[in-house]
Amino acid sequence: MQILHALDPLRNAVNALRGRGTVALVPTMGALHEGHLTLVRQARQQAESVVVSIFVNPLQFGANEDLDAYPRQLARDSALLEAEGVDILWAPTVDAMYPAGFATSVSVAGVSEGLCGAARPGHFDGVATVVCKLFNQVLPDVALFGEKDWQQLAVIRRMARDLDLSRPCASAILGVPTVRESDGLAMSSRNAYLSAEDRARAVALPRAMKTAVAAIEQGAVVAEVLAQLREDIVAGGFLSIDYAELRDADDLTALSAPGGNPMRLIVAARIGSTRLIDNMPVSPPAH
Ligand SMILES: Nc1ncnc2c1ncn2[C@@H]1O[C@H](COP(=O)(O)OP(=O)(O)OP(=O)(O)O)[C@@H](O)[C@H]1O
Ligand SMILES: CC(C)(CO)[C@@H](O)C(=O)[O-]
Ligand code: BAL
Repeated sequence: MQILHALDPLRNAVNALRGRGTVALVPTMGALHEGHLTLVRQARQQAESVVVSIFVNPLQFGANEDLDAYPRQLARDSALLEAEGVDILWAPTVDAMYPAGFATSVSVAGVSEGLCGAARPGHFDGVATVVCKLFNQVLPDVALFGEKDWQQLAVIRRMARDLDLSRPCASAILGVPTVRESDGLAMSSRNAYLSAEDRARAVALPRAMKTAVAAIEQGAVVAEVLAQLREDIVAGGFLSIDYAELRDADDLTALSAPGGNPMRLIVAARIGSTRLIDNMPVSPPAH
């Protein structure tokens, strides 16, 4: 596995891989866990070569967020990726990604607004900008993202369509189902921030969500289900809820009743000083 920190060597190395066939990209911020490694394994099934990027992107962190505290574990991460047979680890420096004078931003209206976009102003501009750059740097045939970050996936799909990004085209952006701990908590690098007590309590989030999904699928009134969901999450030990909503799975419009299209229950809540997100698919009631 080649570990590269600057753009020219990255481009040369990817060109050499392209001579051997298709290339998949898995963008990450590092501190890898089984969720990331599942993306990497799926990437290996999609293409002959795999590039993983690790970049803690300053543009997507707000002034009072955890940019400095975000775990950075490049030596450990690179050993894990080497063992998975990854071809290139692209770990640009902040200067390589944003050279002096950098002045461009990619902003996706609509799907970026509300939910995490409201709770983290500017976050999705930062995500769209860096992912657009990563696509242009690597020119992958396919790129893989986790469904855990459902809104992020919708933003990236919209951006790829709108900007005619030829590689990967929107249909070659693959979402990978959320990988969970054995108790149901979605794996996340930020779970490492949780105290032992909060880690034990955090299971209340997926549990309450599963109950809410079942209630909606059985025809319960959505507003009542969401109110109960909020109560259950707070009773489980969460301090506050940023949002708990039923949304159209694709364009993320808010739903007060189930429609015919795929739906998603989507939640962000704070436990201790940690903000956790999760989402689950919801089927229309059977009747
Ligand atoms: N549990 C998971 N299952 C599937 N994919 C995941 C999971 N966690 C993260 N991913 C995906 O891995 C990619 C890189 O995510 P990132 O490095 O931000 O990790 P993270 O665990 O989501 O970190 P954070 O704590 O910052 O949310 C994203 O596409 C993300 O959706
Ligand atoms: C897609 C991403 C790598 C962009 O920085 C990040 O938002 C993440 O890890 O989900
Ligand atoms: N996993 C999404 C990246 C972020 O929270 O900044």
